[in-house]
Amino acid sequence: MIYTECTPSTCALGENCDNQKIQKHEWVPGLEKFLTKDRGFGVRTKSFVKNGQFILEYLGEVVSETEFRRRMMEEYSEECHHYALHLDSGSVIDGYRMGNIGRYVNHSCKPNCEMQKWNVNGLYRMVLFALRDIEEGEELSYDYNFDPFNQETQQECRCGSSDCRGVIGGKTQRNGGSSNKPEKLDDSKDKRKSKLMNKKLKEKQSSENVQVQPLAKPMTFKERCYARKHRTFLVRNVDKVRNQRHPGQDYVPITKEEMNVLDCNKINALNPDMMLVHLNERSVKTRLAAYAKDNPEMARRHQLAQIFDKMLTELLSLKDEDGNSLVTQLMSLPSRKKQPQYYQVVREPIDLSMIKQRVKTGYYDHLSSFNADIMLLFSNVELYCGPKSDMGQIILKLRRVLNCVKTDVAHQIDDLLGPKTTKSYMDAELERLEHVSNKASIYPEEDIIRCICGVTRDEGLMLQCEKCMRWQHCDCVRASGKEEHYLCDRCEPRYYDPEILLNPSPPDAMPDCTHYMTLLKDDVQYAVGDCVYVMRDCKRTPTGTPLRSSHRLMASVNPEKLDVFRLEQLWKDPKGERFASGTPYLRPQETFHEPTRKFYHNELFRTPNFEIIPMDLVMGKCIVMDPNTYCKGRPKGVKEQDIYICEYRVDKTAHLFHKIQKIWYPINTSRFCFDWFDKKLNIRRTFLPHEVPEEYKRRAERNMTVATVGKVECVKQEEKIDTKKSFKFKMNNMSHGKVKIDESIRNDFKLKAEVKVNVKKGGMLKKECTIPKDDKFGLLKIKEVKKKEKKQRLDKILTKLLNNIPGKQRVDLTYLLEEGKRLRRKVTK
Ligand SMILES: C[S@@+](CC[C@H](N)C(=O)[O-])C[C@H]1O[C@@H](n2cnc3c(N)ncnc32)[C@H](O)[C@@H]1O
Repeated sequence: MIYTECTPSTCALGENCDNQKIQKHEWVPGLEKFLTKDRGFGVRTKSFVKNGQFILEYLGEVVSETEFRRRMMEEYSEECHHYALHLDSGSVIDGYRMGNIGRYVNHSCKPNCEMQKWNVNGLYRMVLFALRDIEEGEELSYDYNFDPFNQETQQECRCGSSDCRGVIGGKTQRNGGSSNKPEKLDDSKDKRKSKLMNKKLKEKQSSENVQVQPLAKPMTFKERCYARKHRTFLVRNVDKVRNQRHPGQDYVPITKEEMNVLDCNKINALNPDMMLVHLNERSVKTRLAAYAKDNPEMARRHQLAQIFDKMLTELLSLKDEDGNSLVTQLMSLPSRKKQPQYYQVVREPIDLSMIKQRVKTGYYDHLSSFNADIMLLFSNVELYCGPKSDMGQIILKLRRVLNCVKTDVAHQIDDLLGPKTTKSYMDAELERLEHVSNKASIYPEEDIIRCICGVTRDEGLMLQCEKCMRWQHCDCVRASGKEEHYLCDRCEPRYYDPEILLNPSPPDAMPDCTHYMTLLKDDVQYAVGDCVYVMRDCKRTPTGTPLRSSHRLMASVNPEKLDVFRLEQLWKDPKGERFASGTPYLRPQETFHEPTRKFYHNELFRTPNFEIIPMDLVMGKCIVMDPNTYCKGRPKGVKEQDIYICEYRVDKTAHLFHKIQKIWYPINTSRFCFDWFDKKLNIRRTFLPHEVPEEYKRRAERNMTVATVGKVECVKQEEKIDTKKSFKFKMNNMSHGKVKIDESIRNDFKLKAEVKVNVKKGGMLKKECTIPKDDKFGLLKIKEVKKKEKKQRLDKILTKLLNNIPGKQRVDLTYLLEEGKRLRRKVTK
């Protein structure tokens, strides 16, 4: 049996109606918790309670039955006292963790109270009423007749009444109330009862059961709205909601006194949603309008409902070219049976009918809540069908129309909800629309590729995620490409092995080996097509196996000492060892070329060689680009030092250079993975690769310094030469062309000469010193002696070499040491 309380607003007696005690919180005063002899705590009354009087309400957490069963198994399994009441089909009031004095009322097989189920303004509540007059100080009790949620742990009853059934609540339990005291149920009277009587009794018991724990009755729409909005059935939590809405105010729970005087109108004033329970679609124009007369909040809601209704009507009236409604498919949700996948993808399903219904019942109290539902509907469709699908396009259109409609009604909404209310919602949506259309116009072709292989090249069959619109390689994600609805691994998280198998294996696959698209080394995923640094030589074990190198070495290894290699195949041999094959690149100094050939400072040359390397030699990733792409920008996240240019391939002897016609592994220059320069680079080749290495420069410098110091010492023997200063001086000269020597150096060397440094064509440096006439230190002499020595040495070497070639005429090449002379001279023997 479910009792119903009157609502003052609908009852003819209004607030004078007697049947409003629960909502008015007219509890019996002076209820007291006390310790019983053998049943733990109990509740007694300090005042006289009349037969039929409302005593208290049973409060606690309202949870689903499933959740409660879980709690029983996991959290409350050790508890000796049980605090729970069935509220509705599928929901339980759990008083274990929180509740009121009602949870201490004990069971009795001959009780003085009764727990009743009441519908109060559309919500079910469990309420204790007196079954008879109860004297002051008498313990309150009711017949639990409860579901023990665990048939094996039925509790022994200690109510002490003459009618005790032996177990708590066994009266109408599904197991027939199997009792610890079977003699009570096996009463001789019962034995004599005819089968018919027994049958009737059973029927009666089962009907009682239905009354106390009615079978599943789903919550109504209004109830769901209320419960969802407040996430509770408890009035106590309404307080919390109120406090959350007004965060500035300290949390002040409603006091008992307040509770007692809290009438229905007050609740309505605090929570206008409460009025929803009285409304249905038909009543919005009649009853809502009628309520609105007396209640300003109602009036505001009524007006809002009308505006939202107008906005919806605009959307509903949209038609395509054939005159069919654009929103037909949005009116209702797809069938759960026919399209279960919809409910896997869409977490919060909503359709236009639901929104329409909510508008009609005055559910939306602000533009935000209406807007949120509409946007939820739109994004659900975009999520499920994809923004580029036909439905996605319809949604885009609806978004635009809705924005126009919002503009039309903006002043009305702003009048009701405050200035600029609509503007903020429209700005956000306009920004979104602008973003969508900008994206379409600036990067119309841009498709984002984010595959599990880490490769951003558009190759092979690709599949697009419906949610994030990113593309993935079908081969990598093991998709056929025919999938109608596909979600990538991020939108629908799932595990993929980072070592992706190549299926099928290439025709030239190594026998007994498993080929891969990607392989791991030091937790870095390397894919076919990647360029990598490879150790030129590595330490090997006595058996010849290369010792494993680590990326940690990378920090200490100069990349110039590493080879660059393009991975073209990756595989594991039967022992599980990882290998790669591909083509190595050469650096300029590794090719044979005429001395006048110029290079980019980071130029590489592709070789026709095909080499196999163990993955252990791979030291890290780098990028090799064609000059055109190199000038456009850089792949995101790559260091400049790891970027190389390759325009030529060299033949097997590395003598001949051929321009590469086809780029086998083009770089994706889409903006999601490539940073474009504002202006295209203008790069030029130089002699830079042939520049004298710094260490040689320094050595030469040291030699020169020593020679100079030798002379300087004559004058200033104690002074030490600062080679760092000398080096700095050189660097300055290189960049400025013509500079004056640093003052300190001038002092050091006692040189007052101006030094001219010409940066010759091709970057080769040559110093021209204007030696002062008073060459105190004999610098000119030293130079000449040196030159003579060199000449003699070179002559000696060449003579020796030429002597080895019988019959060949010897040529004196020492003229090369003298500037301006180009004629060959015959050597006289
Ligand atoms: C809702 S609680 C009542 C308050 C409880 N006595 C306490 O101390 O917290 C229900 C539990 O009280 C005990 N109880 C209530 N009525 C009883 C009775 N008639 N006989 C034995 N135990 C009883 C049982 O342990 C039961 O699970």
